[in-house]
Amino acid sequence: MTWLRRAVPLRYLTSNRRPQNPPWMTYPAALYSDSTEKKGKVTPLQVNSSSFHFLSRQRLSLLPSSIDFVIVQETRMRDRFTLYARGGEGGSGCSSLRRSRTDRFGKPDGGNGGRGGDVILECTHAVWDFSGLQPHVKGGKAGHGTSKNRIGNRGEDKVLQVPIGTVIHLQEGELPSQIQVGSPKSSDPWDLPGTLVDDPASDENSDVDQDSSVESESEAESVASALHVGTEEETDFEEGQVSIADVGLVGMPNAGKSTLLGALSRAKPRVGHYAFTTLRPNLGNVNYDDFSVTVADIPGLIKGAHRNRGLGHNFLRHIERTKVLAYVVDLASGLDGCEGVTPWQQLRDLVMELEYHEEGLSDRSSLIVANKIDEDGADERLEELERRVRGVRIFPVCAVLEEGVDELKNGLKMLVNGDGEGSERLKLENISVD
Ligand SMILES: Nc1nc2c(ncn2[C@@H]2O[C@H](COP(=O)(O)OP(=O)(O)OP(=O)(O)O)[C@@H](O)[C@H]2O)c(=O)[nH]1
Repeated sequence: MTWLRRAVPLRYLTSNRRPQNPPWMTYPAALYSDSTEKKGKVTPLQVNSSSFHFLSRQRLSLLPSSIDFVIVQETRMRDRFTLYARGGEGGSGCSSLRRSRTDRFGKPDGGNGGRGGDVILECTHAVWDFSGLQPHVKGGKAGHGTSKNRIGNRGEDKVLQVPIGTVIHLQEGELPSQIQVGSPKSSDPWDLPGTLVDDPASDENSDVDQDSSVESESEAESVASALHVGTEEETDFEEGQVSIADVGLVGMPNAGKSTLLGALSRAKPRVGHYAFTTLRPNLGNVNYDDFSVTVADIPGLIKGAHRNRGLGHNFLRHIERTKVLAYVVDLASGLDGCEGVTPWQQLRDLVMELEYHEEGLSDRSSLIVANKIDEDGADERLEELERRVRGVRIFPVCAVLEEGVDELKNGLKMLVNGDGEGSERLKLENISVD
């Protein structure tokens, strides 16, 4: 334990203003000594901690003007601290069967429990000792999984601020699993680092945007790798690898791309009912009698992705390295008076984002997967989609129940082989929106 004497200018004590913390850092070292020698013009008042308590404001105001500083108290600086930290409890998985008119027995569709929150020590200039810390800290509890393969919410992280230069000695328990450079706040999927505000004015400031995207891309990589939890059957890929997949599943967040990859192949990517569950592409193999096709579940694209909104640059780059495209749209989006983008508008936005990112990027064999056909009102939506979009084939699918998946597999095979109709491209002029 270190004892520090705080020297505070007299004017702070005789007025109602509180001294800035920590005041002792800014004053001459001579003031920390009890010695009266070599003080120059400054004559410190000799008080100890007990006599200070009897020094009233009235007496302070009567002190001679030759006194500039007063040693007002002794402060304990906590430079050692024992912290008992525990990660939050994970949520329970859900046991659920999803039945439909065509499937009386149903298929399992219970989601996994969410991940418990972490305890994170953040080094910052804002604190200079450990006096603000609680000795026992626990990460937030995660939510339970629910039906429709929804994983539970992630537990809340507890972020503790510690001074820069803090050294951690593990006394008992497990080593911290992760050391991350950068702000821990950036691990929140809704607060992605490097995302640009969707501000029309920012187009005019394109120089600024480009600069910030360089910085954000590298940060995005580190965040993505920190967040990604791989499973045995899913594979992720890195920059620099060649020719990565035959089919790229392209769609907006929450369209059901990961669920679809799971239905098409044996991959088991993470599925969540919130946007940006997927931060790195997942790969799966679709097997046919004679050959197999690799499908990549590309993280969701949002409007403005070409300006790196929602880590768009990172995700769009993966599309460059796929042979053909399967646009996945959510038929149920915007139904029942909920907010959402119509399937034809989703398609238009996606094609535009691809083209803005790189001219000709959408100019490759494509098909459309009209997902969530099981939802109320989706049949009518499908009919309208077929009226509004021409030139490419549309496959109605319920990825959760794996309905329509066999037809889609045949369609993908034709697309990759370039057989017959399987070489159609989705063109902007063939999508009609209001
Ligand atoms: N009703 C219904 N829900 C579905 C279907 N397919 C997926 N979902 C649900 O839609 C939500 C999003 O599914 P994901 O597979 O994570 O979507 P994604 O497109 O990969 O999302 P991002 O990772 O954000 O890009 C989940 O809650 C799924 O259970 C479907 O066919 N029918």
